[in-house]
Amino acid sequence: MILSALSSKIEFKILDDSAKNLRGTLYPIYSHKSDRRYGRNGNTMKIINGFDNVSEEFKGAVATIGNFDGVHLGHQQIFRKIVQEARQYQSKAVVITFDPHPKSILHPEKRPFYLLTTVEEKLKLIESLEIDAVMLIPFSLEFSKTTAKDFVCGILWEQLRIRKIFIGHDYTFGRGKEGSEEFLARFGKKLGFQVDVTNAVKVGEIIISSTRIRNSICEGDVKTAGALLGRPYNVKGRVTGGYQRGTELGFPTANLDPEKELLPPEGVYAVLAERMGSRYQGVLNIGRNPTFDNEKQTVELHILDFSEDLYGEELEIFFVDRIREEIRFDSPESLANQIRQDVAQARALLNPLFP
Ligand SMILES: Cc1cc2nc3c(=O)[nH]c(=O)nc-3n(C[C@H](O)[C@H](O)[C@H](O)COP(=O)(O)O)c2cc1C
Ligand SMILES: Nc1ncnc2c1ncn2[C@@H]1O[C@H](COP(=O)(O)OP(=O)(O)O)[C@@H](O)[C@H]1O
Repeated sequence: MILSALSSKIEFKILDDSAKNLRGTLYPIYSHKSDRRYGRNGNTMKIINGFDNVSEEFKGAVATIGNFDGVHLGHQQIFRKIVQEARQYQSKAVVITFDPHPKSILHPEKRPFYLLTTVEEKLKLIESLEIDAVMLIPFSLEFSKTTAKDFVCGILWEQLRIRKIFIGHDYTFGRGKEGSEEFLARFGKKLGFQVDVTNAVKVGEIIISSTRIRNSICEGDVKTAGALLGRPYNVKGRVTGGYQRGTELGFPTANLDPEKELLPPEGVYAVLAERMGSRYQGVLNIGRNPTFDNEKQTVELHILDFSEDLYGEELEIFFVDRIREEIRFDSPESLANQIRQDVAQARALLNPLFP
């Protein structure tokens, strides 16, 4: 199964099968024109900032708790479960999550720790999965001292009066990570809520996790990252000026200033670019242009079959596959020849997936 699952065609079929009704809304890329109206029937997801004074409408919630960086296929499965369960009992599906990411507060020495999704992206993705509310808890050193018991009694029970909580197979919470499946089950029995643990979701033989996806991206394996995320890894960036050589080469490039720090390693990639609601195929180079001895690393996008001015615009890049390493060429002509081949390869990779 693994090879077929990771082959590019089937990889997106996985998304089709597991998230049929999400096409077009899971992420803008799946509709040609992006549809940024999220939520059901015009109802938008509510953000509960902090954990005090939760309004009556969310009492009796079916909830889940986690960091959910990336909102990958494993997270999506938990979200689908809570939505299904909440609809069945006419209660609300609530996701409890933290900002900033606890690791960045608890282990700042382990920097660089780069996230797959910004908090805005995370909220948008969660909303597209029809969740009713996100409780966004500001994570601080002080909050990290909350005991698992206080968390369960004060937030899950007093504030949300949960009907049921779903957690992932390896989730722990509260001071010293004492909050576990057993811990929740014990309190659930006492207080009157149920606990459900979702087994590890796999793609082929790979157990999906945010760490695994981050590692794939760092290795340049954006294809596996996409298979585990359920969509290609994305980065937004504003177009800045370069050295004005691209047009001369026959391949003008939009130099991007990426919003996120997590980028694949230097090299050439087949990408999609979204600009003002429309999607384009492209080739993207991350590197130092050794042919021209640049010092600074640049991220440059050449959009196929396109010739408008992009300066100052914001583009969103979706990394679909890696093509090759960046290399030094003897002349601009040989570089241009290679880029021509890169473009052909990108078309062959992208056409079947995103015609
Ligand atoms: C698809 C693609 C592949 C590239 N590959 C290389 C490469 O292997 N080696 C290199 O020196 N530059 C490479 N470049 C970068 C070009 O040198 C660069 O686009 C050109 O110098 C224009 O730079 P400018 O936009 O700053 O003017 C590549 C660019 C693109 C779009
Ligand atoms: N197909 C295209 N892909 C990317 N940028 C393009 C394309 N066509 C035109 N452009 C425009 O050309 C500019 C890049 O030209 P280029 O000669 O490479 O100069 P720069 O050094 O500023 O990147 C881009 O910023 C964009 O405004």
